[in-house]
Amino acid sequence: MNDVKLAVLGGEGTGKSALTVRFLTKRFIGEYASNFESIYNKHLCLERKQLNLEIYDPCSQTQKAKFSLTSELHWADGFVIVYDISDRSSFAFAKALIYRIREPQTSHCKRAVESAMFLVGNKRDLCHVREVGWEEGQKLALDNRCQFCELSAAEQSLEVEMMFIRIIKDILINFKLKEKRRPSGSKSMAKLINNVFGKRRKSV
Ligand SMILES: Nc1nc2c(ncn2[C@@H]2O[C@H](COP(=O)(O)OP(=O)(O)OP(=O)(O)O)[C@@H](O)[C@H]2O)c(=O)[nH]1
Repeated sequence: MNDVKLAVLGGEGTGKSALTVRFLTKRFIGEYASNFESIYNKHLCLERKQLNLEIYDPCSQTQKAKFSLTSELHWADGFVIVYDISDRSSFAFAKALIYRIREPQTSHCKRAVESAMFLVGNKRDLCHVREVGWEEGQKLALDNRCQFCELSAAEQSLEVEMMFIRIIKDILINFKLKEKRRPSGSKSMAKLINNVFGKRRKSV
């Protein structure tokens, strides 16, 4: 069974819990306790693989206090970064999070391949009070190798589900890439022997 760890990050009140709960229960509840962080568990079967999915939904207060994100970066296999299309400051926050995740020191730490990331412009039902254009979200995502969509946790159950499925699939692709890059024990030993004795033979 594969363990897939996903962190849902973003500014305060952008709808991180709404998206997570929508995906897990197909329901939109409206108000969520926001003073504690949660890790949700779900068993999934995707592409004939059994998965144990863990979704981390932080408490915004603690997230602000520890913007370094060090533990999340080590823990998560992928990130959903959420902003609210009707709140420009939440877009700036999402941008800062993306830069933090993509910055070279971070990418190098423990990661054989780049983390999967999905930028989500939530609250599309509020597009009459939109402050962030679709193109801006799309550009930020393209520039930073993220997937991108706008949706509404309040109104679009299927779109929310598809977004989570897409990032989980990206994470599974990364798992396969990591597996390929890791040389098997016997191959690396053969390479070592070849390097040592092959070179000696040449110099005789
Ligand atoms: N109109 C609209 N409101 C939404 C949507 N998603 C979430 N909300 C509302 O936005 C508010 C914040 O939603 P939460 O899911 O608690 O957001 P959060 O990012 O988890 O919040 P914190 O943990 O406090 O940062 C709530 O009042 C939700 O009902 C949406 O798609 N459309």
